[in-house]
Amino acid sequence: MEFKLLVDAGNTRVKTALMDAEGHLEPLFNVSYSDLPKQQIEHSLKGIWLAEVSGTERAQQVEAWLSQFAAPITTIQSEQTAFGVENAYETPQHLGVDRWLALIGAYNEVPKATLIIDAGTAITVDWLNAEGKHLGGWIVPGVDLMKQAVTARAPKVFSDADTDWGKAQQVGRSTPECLANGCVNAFVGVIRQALAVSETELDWFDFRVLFSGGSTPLLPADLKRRGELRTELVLQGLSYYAKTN
Ligand SMILES: Nc1ncnc2c1ncn2[C@@H]1O[C@H](COP(=O)(O)OP(=O)(O)O)[C@@H](O)[C@H]1O
Ligand SMILES: CC(C)(COP(=O)(O)O)[C@@H](O)C(=O)NCCC(=O)O
Ligand SMILES: [K+]
Repeated sequence: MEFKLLVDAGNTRVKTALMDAEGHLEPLFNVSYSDLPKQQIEHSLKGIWLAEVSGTERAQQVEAWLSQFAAPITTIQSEQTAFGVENAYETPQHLGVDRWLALIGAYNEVPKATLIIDAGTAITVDWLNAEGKHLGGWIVPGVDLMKQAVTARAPKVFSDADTDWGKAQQVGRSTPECLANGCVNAFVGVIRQALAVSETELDWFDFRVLFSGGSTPLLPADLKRRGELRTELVLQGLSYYAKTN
């Protein structure tokens, strides 16, 4: 059986899925760029659909890895409208293609008001209404970037390898703990504020909340319960493009 390969190349990690002839998705791997060359695919590929937000160097790493498959590559760009979704940007191509595809994935699954939070290198928040209109969003430094921003500018602030990623709802009692917990709680605060803005500014009361990205495990239980964990949302959006070809 021939498969289509879907690739979501973020700024930190590369996520992939295989799509079969019926359009079913099967997640394949989620790896760092340094582990990408080791990844093998046992199936023969009919085509490759690629969404990349990273810079030239990482894009070249992805393309070098993909070249072994000798399958045509379709690189997706953000558009003004597609698959029922309308981009809020005046310059639609400027919207990160990962954000664009997450909107398409969400809307085509359930056409309902939806708040999408993708917490990876950066934390992005996007508002999508029940008519498929993207209302706009936010871009915030991701948890790791927040920590790096402080240690890069404040010589007495340091991280250590023993401190975990940090804990929501907890204070710290050492420099690494204060930094880790502070940044995780800043991430949590962004989400609580996004929920508040949805209610107070948009009058949304019945809406879906979708979480994706590597930092979602850090969320406290009440927020995890409020939303759905959807790690494959960008790949799901990519599958709509792959199905039309
Ligand atoms: N086990 C973990 N616990 C908490 N955060 C993690 C964990 N592993 C990775 N992360 C965070 O997830 C980020 C990568 O998430 P990902 O969504 O793949 O990013 P991107 O799409 O930008 O490549 C890392 O920068 C790190 O902050
Ligand atoms: C905001 C992002 C860096 C998020 O990327 P990620 O954290 O998933 O690697 C990416 O969507 C991007 O480069 N966007 C372009 C600018 C914009 O969306 O307006
Ligand atoms: K993101």
